[in-house]
Amino acid sequence: MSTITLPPSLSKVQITTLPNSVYYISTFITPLEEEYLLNKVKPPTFPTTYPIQKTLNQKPSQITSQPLTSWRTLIHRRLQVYPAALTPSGELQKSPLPPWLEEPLVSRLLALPLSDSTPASGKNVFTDSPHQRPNHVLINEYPPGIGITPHEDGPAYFPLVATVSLAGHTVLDIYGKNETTGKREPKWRLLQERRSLLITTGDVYRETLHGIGDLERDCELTEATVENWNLLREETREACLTSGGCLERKLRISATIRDVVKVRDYARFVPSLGGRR
Ligand SMILES: O=C(O)CCC(=O)C(=O)O
Ligand SMILES: [Fe+2]
Repeated sequence: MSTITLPPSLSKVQITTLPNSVYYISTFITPLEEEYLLNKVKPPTFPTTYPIQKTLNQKPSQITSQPLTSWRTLIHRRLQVYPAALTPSGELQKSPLPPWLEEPLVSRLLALPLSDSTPASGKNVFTDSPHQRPNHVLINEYPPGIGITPHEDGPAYFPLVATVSLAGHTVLDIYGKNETTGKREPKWRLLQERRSLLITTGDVYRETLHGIGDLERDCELTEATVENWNLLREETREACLTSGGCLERKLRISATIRDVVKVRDYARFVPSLGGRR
């Protein structure tokens, strides 16, 4: 079984050419864990599987139990939201994340020390967030040729996003917020390998936009153009070098993990759900 070696602290994997603070871990999960997660988010292979499992009252294995509606189809992309979509005012209804997201993703994320100087205090990237842990995960699916328009993630979240890439790589383009003249070009590019973790926080979270081009292949992937080049897996750098700097996109699934600031515990207001009277 393959294992992974995580860095002793995030300070070792900070992308130092970017403003504070962006971290990249090329191998955050094993191939087996990647397969497990992909099976969890897949729609059922056979649409009949879900009702049959319900009838048998089995504890559903997530791969076959996703109701068809669990994927929301956007114009070009599909999306799943755990534990639930935010209300129009940006609130989350209190509810746990599914166990398959807690383990291995959330627990591993929380176990990563932020810096070498703070292992004793056990500080991690969520220590200063309102709930000291993530409470929300978006799963996005990107076929080759499909990206996401430059945007910022907005004030509903604590300003930190942890992104795990599954099945395929992508290139994240980061733009300055106030670049209005001429054709908008990314200020920085990050290559996100499959099984990697990217953590974006601080000034980059607050002061920039991020997007993914609608491309079937990413080109000009070199040490000079990719900010996290030195943190990539050796095999990925080799692949870029031998292919003239281009990588073909495959279907990619991402999990973006965040802490929603406003959480409402509806059970507290509804006595029949066990709340206060
Ligand atoms: O899929 C990604 O890596 C980025 C997704 C994203 O920017 C978002 O969900 O806000
Ligand atoms: Fe985003």
